[in-house]
Amino acid sequence: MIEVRELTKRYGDKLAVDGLTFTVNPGMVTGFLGPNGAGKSTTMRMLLGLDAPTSGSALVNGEPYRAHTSPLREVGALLEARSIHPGRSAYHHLLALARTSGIRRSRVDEVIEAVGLAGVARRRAGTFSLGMGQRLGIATAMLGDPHTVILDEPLNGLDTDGIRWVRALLQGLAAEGRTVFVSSHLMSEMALTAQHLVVIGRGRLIADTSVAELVRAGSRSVVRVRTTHPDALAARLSGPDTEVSFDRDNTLTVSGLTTDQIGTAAGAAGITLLELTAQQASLEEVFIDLTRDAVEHRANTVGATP
Ligand SMILES: Nc1ncnc2c1ncn2[C@@H]1O[C@H](COP(=O)(O)OP(=O)(O)OP(=O)(O)O)[C@@H](O)[C@H]1O
Repeated sequence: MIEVRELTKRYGDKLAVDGLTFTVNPGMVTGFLGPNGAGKSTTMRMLLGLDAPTSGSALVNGEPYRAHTSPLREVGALLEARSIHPGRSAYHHLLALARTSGIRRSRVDEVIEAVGLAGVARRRAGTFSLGMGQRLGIATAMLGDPHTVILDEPLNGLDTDGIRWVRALLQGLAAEGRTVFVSSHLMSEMALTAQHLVVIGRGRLIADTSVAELVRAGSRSVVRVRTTHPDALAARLSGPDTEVSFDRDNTLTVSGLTTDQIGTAAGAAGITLLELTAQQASLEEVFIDLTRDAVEHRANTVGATP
């Protein structure tokens, strides 16, 4: 379990993490989402004892990371900036870590096999592609067979097969009862991998919710209507809670009314409908809506409101 309480990190004038409080439970994959610069990596670094909080606490399995006597067995981590010696082979990198942490040698072969690097394990890590490097990072995280896994952007640089493989791996680890906390800036990727989401923006908590609930709460339904008489239909549909916009090809986008209401209104006015489609906002749109005010650098937006 991961418990973050009022966690704050300030770098000079910059408040990178601002009073974050959330809990990550075992037995499911929890996605950690936010636009670039939201504070995800900083939060993860504090969880792993690589950065000290300005205030607040970040506990893993009840203790700060550094208080654990064998941290590799407690928490496995993959951080974006890898610290693998480029001249060292994957095998020797893992072996050195295993030795210093009292992990049996045979575990090194097990994790190499598990991440699909058996064929290249003796090659220098410096020659690895981004995807191979990610796999080595995941092998490193799994080395101590930890209760909790913290991965920063593990899907970066992976091809479709690699992404599917990481998803299955994370879901498998969660099904074994482990705590799995994974960051990403892509909602669509996370929605397929995680059951729960913690969303942050500008260092602050925006949502702490199940994927299903987020979709339900955030989705605004709009109806696309194509008709022979868009102006006449728009006039018929206008009302205090209705918004109608004109698109190309005699198409209207209507919010605030159901397909039944629109069809009935058109029928009563003798207006022919050529298409009537209810549309749900995609998860990506929900995410963009949620974090709209929290994006640091958005094109065309100077000084987004905090
Ligand atoms: N060592 C540092 N010194 C000063 N500012 C920092 C430092 N580390 C991070 N920041 C700033 O803190 C904010 C949060 O950065 P962080 O890397 O945690 O975000 P992130 O959500 O992981 O973003 P990304 O998806 O781009 O990796 C950013 O504005 C970043 O510039």
